[in-house]
Amino acid sequence: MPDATHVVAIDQGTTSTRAMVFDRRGEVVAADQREHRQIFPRAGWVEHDPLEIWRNTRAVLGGALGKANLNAGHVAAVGITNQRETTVVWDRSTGQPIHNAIVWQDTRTQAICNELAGEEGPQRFAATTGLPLATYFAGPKIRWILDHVDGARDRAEAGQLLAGTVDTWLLWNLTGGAEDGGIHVTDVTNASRTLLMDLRTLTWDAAIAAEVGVPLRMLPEIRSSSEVYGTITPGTLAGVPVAGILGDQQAATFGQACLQPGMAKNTYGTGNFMLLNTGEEIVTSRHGLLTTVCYRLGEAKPVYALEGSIAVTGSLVQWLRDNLGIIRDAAEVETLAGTVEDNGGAYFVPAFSGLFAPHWRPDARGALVGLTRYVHKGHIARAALEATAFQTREVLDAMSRDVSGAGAEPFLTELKVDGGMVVNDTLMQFQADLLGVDVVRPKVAETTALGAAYAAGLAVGYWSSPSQVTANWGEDRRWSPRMDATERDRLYRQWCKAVTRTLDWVDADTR
Ligand SMILES: Nc1ncnc2c1ncn2[C@@H]1O[C@H](COP(=O)(O)OP(=O)(O)O)[C@@H](O)[C@H]1O
Ligand SMILES: O=P(O)(O)OC[C@H](O)CO
Repeated sequence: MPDATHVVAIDQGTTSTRAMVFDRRGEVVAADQREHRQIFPRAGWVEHDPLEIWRNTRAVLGGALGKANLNAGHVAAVGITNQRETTVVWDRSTGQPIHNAIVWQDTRTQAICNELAGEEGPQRFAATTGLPLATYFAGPKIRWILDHVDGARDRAEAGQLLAGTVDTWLLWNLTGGAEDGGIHVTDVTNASRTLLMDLRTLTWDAAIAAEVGVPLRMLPEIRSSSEVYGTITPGTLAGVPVAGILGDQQAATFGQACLQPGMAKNTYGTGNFMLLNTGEEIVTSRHGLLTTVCYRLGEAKPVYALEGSIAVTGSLVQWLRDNLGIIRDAAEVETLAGTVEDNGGAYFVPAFSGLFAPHWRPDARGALVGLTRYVHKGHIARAALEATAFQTREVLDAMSRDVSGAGAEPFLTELKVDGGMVVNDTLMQFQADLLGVDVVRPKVAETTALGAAYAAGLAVGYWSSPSQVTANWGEDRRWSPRMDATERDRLYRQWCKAVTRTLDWVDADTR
């Protein structure tokens, strides 16, 4: 496309869908965003409506293009980035999902995971997939849908049903869906979150898929993160190639220009996700981190990452707003936390989906501990913000031990951050204090969408080399540690004690 001046990214996140238009310098020209419903049918269950997500995707694409005053002819390529693990199963001939999407935070597959773990334990498939058997991942979610929707398993085995993560669902619809031969493809980063992919061969592992109970024929083809997958058929962007797909945390890693081994970023959204680029090496964690594919550009060798995934960070702020009503919007948590000097002795461990990295304890549930009559809502707001920083410290400690050995100091001299929570100055300062390293926010905070835009733009020659990603990265703000080491250690020690209070909560008959 000779006149193509821009690249568009679709960022389909846990709480909202965004479309962003980028120029060659990697700057945002226009954006549009829509939230979708969070559906909580029971304690521990979280669903999204895949059709609502598809409608919102079309709407924000039209919205962003309109705001930028561009049309399809101006767009060199579209990249997709998405909330990972969230699973959709749909009928290939009607395009209708047979169940709501089961979201990554959902814990309903615990019994399936326990059964699969058997006597070997949750690490049973870890050597192949890089992942522990946990409710977080997509494979057992597909199995649950096939077990619970009437006739689904037979239809899946007969080739009538398709499965995929959200990237796959959107790509299939963008490229024609049921009516026009939608393309059924995923990328290596999303596939590496299913518990079904072999990290070395980058193919589905037939034996594991059979054990988990997922027919191979319903799974998408696994491709690289940066190549032309197909062309958009309906709507505003008809004719434009979709040329990049990355799970959102991998996209943020790419957008933050963490392109060399040893570089890491931490994203603060619904949950928190720290990824460390380990290059071509598949590093196995001994301290509760995941091994995942970071990206693969076309035919190049895949790049891997170690990941510390935290289920609940920004969603705790939403919970204060929606479930307790002590703030009216997310930004107000900072104002409320600012009414107190410190946490007043209160620690909030938001184990709403059990605890993810580095604990992987599905039996944990949330706890607010250290309460006295002194504690008021200001302290609770403060404790909620601190919870994000404490959980990040746990993950960075695990990463430091994996990289440098036991008792290691943080292996990073600074941490690149992004995501919806990094506008919160109180949190960022406390984070730097608690880690003892600088925390750095880039000029383009929309690193997730940017990473997907780069993957797509590189595939079609809009950008010529990943070095342009590095050249475009610029620092916006830096927070340096101010707290003395004794206070840092005291706070963290109390936090670790608070975590122990959440464990062993769920029994077989807990509702
Ligand atoms: N000023 C703020 N302080 C703390 N948390 C915030 C603030 N603004 C937004 N958030 C939190 O950030 C999250 C949204 O971040 P975002 O990166 O858009 O999430 P996602 O990609 O997971 O949908 C929400 O959970 C919200 O509660
Ligand atoms: O949608 P986000 O930004 O909360 O990211 C969710 C993660 O991809 C879940 O693994």
